[in-house]
Amino acid sequence: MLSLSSRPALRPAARLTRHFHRSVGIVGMPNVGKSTLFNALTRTGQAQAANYPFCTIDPNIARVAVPDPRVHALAKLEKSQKVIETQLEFVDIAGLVRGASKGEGLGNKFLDNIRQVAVIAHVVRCFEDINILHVEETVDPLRDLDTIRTELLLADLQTVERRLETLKKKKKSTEPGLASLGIVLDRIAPLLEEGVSLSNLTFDVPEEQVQFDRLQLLTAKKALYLCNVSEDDAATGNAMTEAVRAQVEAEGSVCLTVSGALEEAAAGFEDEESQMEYLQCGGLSETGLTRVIRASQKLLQLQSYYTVGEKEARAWTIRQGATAPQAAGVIHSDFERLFIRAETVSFDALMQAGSMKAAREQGFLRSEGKDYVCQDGDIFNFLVGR
Ligand SMILES: Nc1ncnc2c1ncn2[C@@H]1O[C@H](COP(=O)(O)OP(=O)(O)OP(=O)(O)O)[C@@H](O)[C@H]1O
Ligand SMILES: [Mg+2]
Repeated sequence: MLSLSSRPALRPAARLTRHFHRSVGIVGMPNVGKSTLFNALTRTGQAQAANYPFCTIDPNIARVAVPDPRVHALAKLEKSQKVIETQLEFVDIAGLVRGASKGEGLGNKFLDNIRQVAVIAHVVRCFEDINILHVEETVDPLRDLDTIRTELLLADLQTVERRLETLKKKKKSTEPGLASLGIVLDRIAPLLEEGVSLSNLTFDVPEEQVQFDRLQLLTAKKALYLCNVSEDDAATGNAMTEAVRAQVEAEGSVCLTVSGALEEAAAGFEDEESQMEYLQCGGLSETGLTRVIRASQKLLQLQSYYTVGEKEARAWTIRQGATAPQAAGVIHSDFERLFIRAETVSFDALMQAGSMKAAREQGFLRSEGKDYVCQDGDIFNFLVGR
């Protein structure tokens, strides 16, 4: 068995919350390759983000640029001096063991770290190597998945039971929201007791949905599964990845095969070209990072809009369905309140026109008000004022 006591404590979770809606937490059993993947992925991210200072906030947290050919095309078109891609935050969470919800291993501390992220990337070990210890002694990804999910379920059950207790004590309180919270807790407690994860649960009453979201339950989070395979299996996967894929895809989740070993070796090359050559030798056409980012963005239901000028071309991230003022609010929180209108053109129309000036002359630029729902790839100029 591995000793878990000497592992470094994780940083306080408070600083994660700013980017909560754009963070991916790497979760799994101890020693399955989480840190290897985290390091490799965020290092290839560093090479890709040549024009953006790589931001390591902590060894356990890193931001990587979201690869985006559109922002580069815009910069080329308008001869912008700088390109700024949008970023996604990765958090390397320490290993979870059986009994974590009861304090085993580093216990609840990990679970709290997981609470802070928007997407859980479950790493499951799908490589054999007698030199690499497994805390359960054998390599069995389905068993590992079951262990992790059980711990997340038990942690949620504890949260719900605690909240039900507090609610009982506040029986006579007129505090707003308590009635909705009660309805939510009564609905989810039996589900958790039956071992049902809450990932597909929604509430028709908006106030109940708000209360449910506030609980930040672990099994309600979007999840994707990363099967960590040996370098040889990077392109093809293996029987273990197939078993994991069959199980998680049946639940409607996304499963990717990545090789920590291959990604780590590729990340060892300084430049992107050599990284790609190495990956191609392993039968891959893109980095694991690109695939993980794409899957995460999709799960998070995010989309991009752009601002472009002589100084910089920049990509911004918003939720699908965001309005123009909400998009402006991403640049500066005051802009949402001070929004007057937006001048906008789609990426395709701008490319067709050949420049902002030409787009304006040809009437491609539209003026949109407060109710405009942003489309993926909009280029914006916001008019704000008091
Ligand atoms: N795809 C792979 N093939 C072979 N070995 C791998 C692979 N991925 C990771 N390893 C090896 O497995 C060991 C454990 O990796 P790592 O430290 O990344 O695990 P971890 O999940 O972060 O562990 P912990 O929970 O202890 O933080 C390392 O020796 C690493 O080199
Ligand atoms: Mg680790």
